Amino acid sequence: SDKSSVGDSVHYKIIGIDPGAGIMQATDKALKDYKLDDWQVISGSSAAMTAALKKAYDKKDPIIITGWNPHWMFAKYDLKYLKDPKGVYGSAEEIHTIARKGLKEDLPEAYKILSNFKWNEDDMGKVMLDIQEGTKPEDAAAKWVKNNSDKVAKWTEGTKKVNGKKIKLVYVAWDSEIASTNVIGKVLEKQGYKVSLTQVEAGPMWTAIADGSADASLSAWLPLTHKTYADKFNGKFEDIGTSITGVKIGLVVPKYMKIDSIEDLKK
Ligand SMILES: C[SH](C)CC(=O)O
Repeated sequence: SDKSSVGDSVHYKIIGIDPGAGIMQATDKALKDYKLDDWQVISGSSAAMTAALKKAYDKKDPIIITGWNPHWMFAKYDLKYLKDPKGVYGSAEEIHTIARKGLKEDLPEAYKILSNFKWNEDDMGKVMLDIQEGTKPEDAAAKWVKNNSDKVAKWTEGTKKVNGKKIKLVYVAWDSEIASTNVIGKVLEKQGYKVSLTQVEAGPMWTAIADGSADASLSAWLPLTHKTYADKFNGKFEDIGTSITGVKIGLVVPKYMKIDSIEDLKK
């Protein structure tokens, strides 16, 4: 049946993203737990993964990727998550804001704004889609901030302006975090901070917060996706807020593929 050929049809390869991402660790575990011995997950980057998706989708070729919500690809393509009966990818996850120890004392206004930051999949989707269609991240962020001054006012409520204090945010180049980090960067700039946004891999992101070389990050996926990092740096960072809930990671395929579960990948 065509199910047995699904491995052949994608050369037993799952197209992943940066090697340090939690979804890559989860996929390594999935290959073991579902006994997908002949399969491998190809690491690269989020951008390379979406380029491979476009190439396959335009030709209606089979492809299996590591996917997550929120992501613009679900607005652009007809995609579905493969069922995960063993629960390797967890259920609803949240994106947390983490800060270095001492941020509250050093930059109290920024600390308050960062811990107040909260938005939803629709908000983030608008920024991600603008960026995907070619707008520079900082311009897409500025546009969203301008169009959503009511939401921004809730985040900055009760905070005073600052004059030129420096703040360093680290993030990982996942479309969701490019959007959130640029939006918060704009908000902090309007507050008077001199903001630097530094793009790093997931491991160095957690390390920078733990060693205090960066001030905060909006890229912490918890409780499961980044559990290994949160455990490794337990006590060395502060979890100061949840910016979005009900997010999700898993294996994603175009709906034109007949498979529905990770179990279907077995020979
Ligand atoms: C790819 S998700 C945005 C986060 C992660 O898997 O580490």
